[in-house]
Amino acid sequence: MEQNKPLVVCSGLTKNYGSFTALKNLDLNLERGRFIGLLGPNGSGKTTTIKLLNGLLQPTSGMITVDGAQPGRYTHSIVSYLPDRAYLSDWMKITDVIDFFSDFYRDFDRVKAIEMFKTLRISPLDRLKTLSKGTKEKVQLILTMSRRAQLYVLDEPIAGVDPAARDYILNTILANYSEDASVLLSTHLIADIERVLDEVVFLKDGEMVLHESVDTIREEHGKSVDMLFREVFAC
Ligand SMILES: Nc1ncnc2c1ncn2[C@@H]1O[C@H](COP(=O)(O)OP(=O)(O)OP(=O)(O)O)[C@@H](O)[C@H]1O
Repeated sequence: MEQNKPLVVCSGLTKNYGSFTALKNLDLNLERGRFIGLLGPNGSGKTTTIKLLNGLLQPTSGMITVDGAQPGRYTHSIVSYLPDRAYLSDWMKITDVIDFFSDFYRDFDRVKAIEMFKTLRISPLDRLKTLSKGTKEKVQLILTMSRRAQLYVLDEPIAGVDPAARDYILNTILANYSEDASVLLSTHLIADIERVLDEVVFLKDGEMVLHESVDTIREEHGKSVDMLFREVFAC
């Protein structure tokens, strides 16, 4: 771990899908110990950025590193990633997914995961296919947050869950990452997550239009992040 260097470095990061540019020349450093909101309207490039970070897509040009390494085996061992859609097989029981994560990730804290399932009254014997959409999302989030990772990358983690559960989930996220780890979270539900954010990145049509600390937004713009977002992205 290179403590003094930024955790994530994007330099001239660009992704084209055919002739369409989804991400343009992104220069962005993310530090350790920060809770970062990756915010932007539909189609602004959030998932593309997250997939590049996880090595699911290759940059067209430019580069991205996490703890000094390009996405690959090492970064997978330090980045805990929650995709924007279900990825676990429906036939699995909660006990199966816990075993799966224990086998797959050395940093997976089984005891912590079991404790969180208990708090949310999700039985270890439940099969995923019998759970509601929101409960499945909670299951995936618990698994993701039960790793002792350096970076948690959460793509729309709260969209499908009710407002009361959102609070539990945010508190779970806050309580479960260590001081020198960071969280990068994409969402449209800015008002719901604003209280936990340290800084925000606004993407618009594949370009970064703002990277600012939430304190600065409040002090210099005299606005909440939600208000600023509505202004910047007014239709
Ligand atoms: N595989 C693909 N082929 C072609 N175009 C794509 C592909 N994936 C994404 N795009 C386009 O790239 C742009 C950025 O998509 P991306 O999924 O990164 O946006 P997003 O900000 O995550 O959106 P949302 O908030 O709706 O999830 C969109 O215009 C999308 O249609």
